[in-house]
Amino acid sequence: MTQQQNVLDLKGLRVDRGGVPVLDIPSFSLSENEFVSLIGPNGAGKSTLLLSLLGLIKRSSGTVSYRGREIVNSADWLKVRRSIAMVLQEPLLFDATVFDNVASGLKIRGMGRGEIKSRVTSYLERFRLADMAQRSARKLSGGEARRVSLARAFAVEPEVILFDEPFANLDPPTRQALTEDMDEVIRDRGIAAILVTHDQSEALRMSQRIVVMNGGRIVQEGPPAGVMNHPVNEFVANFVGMETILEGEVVGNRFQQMTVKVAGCEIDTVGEAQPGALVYCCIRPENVTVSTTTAGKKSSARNHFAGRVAGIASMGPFLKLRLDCGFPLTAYVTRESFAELALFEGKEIFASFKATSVHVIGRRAA
Ligand SMILES: Nc1ncnc2c1ncn2[C@@H]1O[C@H](COP(=O)(O)OP(=O)(O)OP(=O)(O)O)[C@@H](O)[C@H]1O
Repeated sequence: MTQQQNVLDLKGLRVDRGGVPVLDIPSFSLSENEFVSLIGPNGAGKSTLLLSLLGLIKRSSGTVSYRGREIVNSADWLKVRRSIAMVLQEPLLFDATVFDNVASGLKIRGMGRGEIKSRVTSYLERFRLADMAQRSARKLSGGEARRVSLARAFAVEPEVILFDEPFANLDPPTRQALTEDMDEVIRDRGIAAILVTHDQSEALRMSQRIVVMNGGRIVQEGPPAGVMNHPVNEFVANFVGMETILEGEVVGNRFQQMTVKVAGCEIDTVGEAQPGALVYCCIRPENVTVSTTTAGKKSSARNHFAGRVAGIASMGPFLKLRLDCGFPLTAYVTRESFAELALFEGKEIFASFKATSVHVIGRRAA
């Protein structure tokens, strides 16, 4: 396997805003073809990190390198910014036609008219804007304006693209359609990307790595399922929610009754993905039933697995059980059920959950 080169590297970064330290990141890298999501509460420093990667904010200390070469002066930054595009929550379109907006980055780069026409036409088509080319960008809906801003960013064919909540405040179907179109172009062209998002399913679906930020620091980073299932501290656990997230592959689909293979086990779910599709199965702990007999098999739950209690944590009125069923599963039980079932660490149990309680999300290959 060939080693992926780092496109961006950041070392010892500190940023102060209004005299207050807001970012302290010892190291952060983005490699070729990688898609990273940055998540964290308001004010965590996500946008400041993106601005730092573009040299658009003053650093108190630290270095940024592009393809292994440190960016030292403004001429270097200008050059690097030609390879990096940024899409903001606010589309910030010019008072011109859709075509001219999408062409703007190419004109700045001194591209010839003929080439601009064919490049813009192709990106207008990719982002389903072909019939709006001559419309004024000021007369677009919010969703259409976001499409134009995406087409404009991708038209320069960047090596890296930074997204700062580009789909915030859009209705779910529009958001879904836009992320799908964007994802297709990113994969096709092998662009490295960083997405700031408050939508965790979006982060799961799109990224190979999730970076969780809080108070200007990176508190955890890693493959999505790792971060979601093994939070390093209480802050991450509370922030990412506490669902079980399992990596799987669809192995069967009959009338939307979908079977997903997870760590050698088959989980019944519902959905439209076809065999071969890579997915995450997300299961909320309150939807998992624990019993000590196989009686649960007579219920309407489609999924039954034998396992054992691997860990117990107190959560106020109830207990959180970590179960090992050949794959990890988290369940909540009341203190009463815990006593009735005489549970203890190591005890063999049966875990059940319904096919309809599994939330299936598509995923990228690692
Ligand atoms: N223009 C500014 N002047 C001074 N401080 C700022 C400025 N912009 C942001 N900050 C501060 O910098 C810190 C990081 O803000 P940043 O916008 O990077 O966070 P974020 O994680 O992107 O938040 P959000 O999710 O709300 O967009 C916050 O404490 C914020 O108050």
